[in-house]
Amino acid sequence: MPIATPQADQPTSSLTAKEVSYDTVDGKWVTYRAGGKPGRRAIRQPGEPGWVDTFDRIPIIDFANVDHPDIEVRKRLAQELADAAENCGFWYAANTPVSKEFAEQTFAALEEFFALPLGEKRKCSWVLTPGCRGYESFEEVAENEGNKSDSTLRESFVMGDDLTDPVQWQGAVPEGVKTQNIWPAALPRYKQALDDYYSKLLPFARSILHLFALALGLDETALDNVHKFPMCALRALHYPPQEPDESSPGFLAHADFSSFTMVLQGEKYGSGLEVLNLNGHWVPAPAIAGTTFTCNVGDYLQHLSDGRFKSTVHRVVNRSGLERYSLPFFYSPDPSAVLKPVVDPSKGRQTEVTEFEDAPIGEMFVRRLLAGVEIFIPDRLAAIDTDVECIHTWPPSHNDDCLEVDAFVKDVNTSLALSS
Ligand SMILES: O=C(O)CCC(=O)C(=O)O
Ligand SMILES: [Fe+2]
Repeated sequence: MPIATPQADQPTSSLTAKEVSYDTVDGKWVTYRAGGKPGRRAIRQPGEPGWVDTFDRIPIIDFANVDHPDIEVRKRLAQELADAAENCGFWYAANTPVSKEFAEQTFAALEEFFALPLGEKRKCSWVLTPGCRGYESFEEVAENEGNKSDSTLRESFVMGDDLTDPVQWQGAVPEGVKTQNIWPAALPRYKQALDDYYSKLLPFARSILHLFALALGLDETALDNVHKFPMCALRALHYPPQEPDESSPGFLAHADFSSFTMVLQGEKYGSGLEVLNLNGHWVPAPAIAGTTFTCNVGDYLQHLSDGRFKSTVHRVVNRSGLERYSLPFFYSPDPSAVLKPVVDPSKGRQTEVTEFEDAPIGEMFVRRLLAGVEIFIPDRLAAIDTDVECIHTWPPSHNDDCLEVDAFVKDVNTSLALSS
C-alpha cells in the first residue's frame, strides 16, 4: 500500500509512560467502545507474540479528481481510498471543496459560539432535542462519561439533518416529523456558518460514497439507495489544553457509527487526535499543512463492506497546551435503511450478522448516541416524549432494558418517499 507521510519526521507510535494512563488496563490492554459495546485490545511491543504488521501513519489522499469526468481516473482514486480504508481505516483528504478562508471563517464561528456565556449556550442544550442535537457542556461530558473530577475536557455542539429546516428541505414537512436542531438565539451567524459548511460537505460526501461503491467493484451509485436523505451531523468541538495530571482523554477511545467521518482540524489549534493500530499503539493524526480533512470509516460502511473497510478506534488527548477546536462531519445511511453487506460471491460472507440487518438503523441511532451516558436524565426523557423509564446503557449491555426511541428522526419511510 502506498503510504504518504504526513510529516517527514513523524515518529512511529510508541507508548510513553503518560500514554498508558489513558484507556488502559494494567498497561496491557487498550479499552474502548465500538459498535455500542466495550472492547479491548492487547498492547504489544515489537517481537512479542501477536505483534502484527499494521499502520504507523495515516495516508494522505488527493481528492482533486473526485468528480473527474473519466471513470478510470475515479476508479484509480477509489483504489487508493480502498487501500487506506482497508489497512488503516483513516486517511487525510487533501484538495477538498473547503478552502483555507472558508475553514478559517467556520472556525471563527466555532470560537465565537464556545466563548458565549454558559447560560446562553445552555439555552440550546442537547437535552431539549429528540436526537441529541445542541450544546453539551464540560460538566455534562464529564458526568456522562463517568469522570467524577471537575475536568473541562471537552464541550460540543451538534447539528445535522433536519427536514423541518427550509435550508435543507424545501418540500412539505411530513406529519409527525420533529424539528431536530436547536440554535443559539444570541448568535444567528453561527447557524449560517454551520449551515454553509454542512451544505458544502454534503455533495462532497456523496462523491466519496461513489468512490467507495467503485472500490467495492460496484456501480458507483450502488450505495445511494441507502443514503437518500442520510443521517448526517456536524459536531463542533472545543477541547481546552488538558491538565498534565488529568487521567481521562478529551474524547474516550471509540469507533464512529457513521458510514464515514470527515474531521476538519485547524493547524493553529492543539492536536490530539490519535488512532489505534492493531498492536494497541496510538498513532498521532494531527492537523497537517493546508486544508485537509482527517477521515475515517465508521461502523455502517464497515458493515456494508462485509468488514473489508475498517471502522478504526480513535480518541483525543489534547496535551498540546493550546485550545483545540475541531469539526467532524458524520455521513450515515438513511434512518430507514436496513443494511446488508455487499458480499464477494467467490468468498461468501466474512462477517457475523449484526443488528443493522434486523431493523432500520434509525431505530437504534439515538440509543447508540447515548451509549456512553451513565446517568438518568429526567429532562431529556421528558423531551424524548416516550414511555421509557431509564437511560443506562454502557456498561452493561445497551440492548436489554433501555429505551425504544420512537421514530427519533422521522417516519422511517419518509426519506425514501421524499427522495425517490
Ligand atoms: O475532535 C476530533 O478530532 C475527533 C472527534 C471524534 O472522534 C468524534 O466526534 O467522533
Ligand atoms: Fe470519532
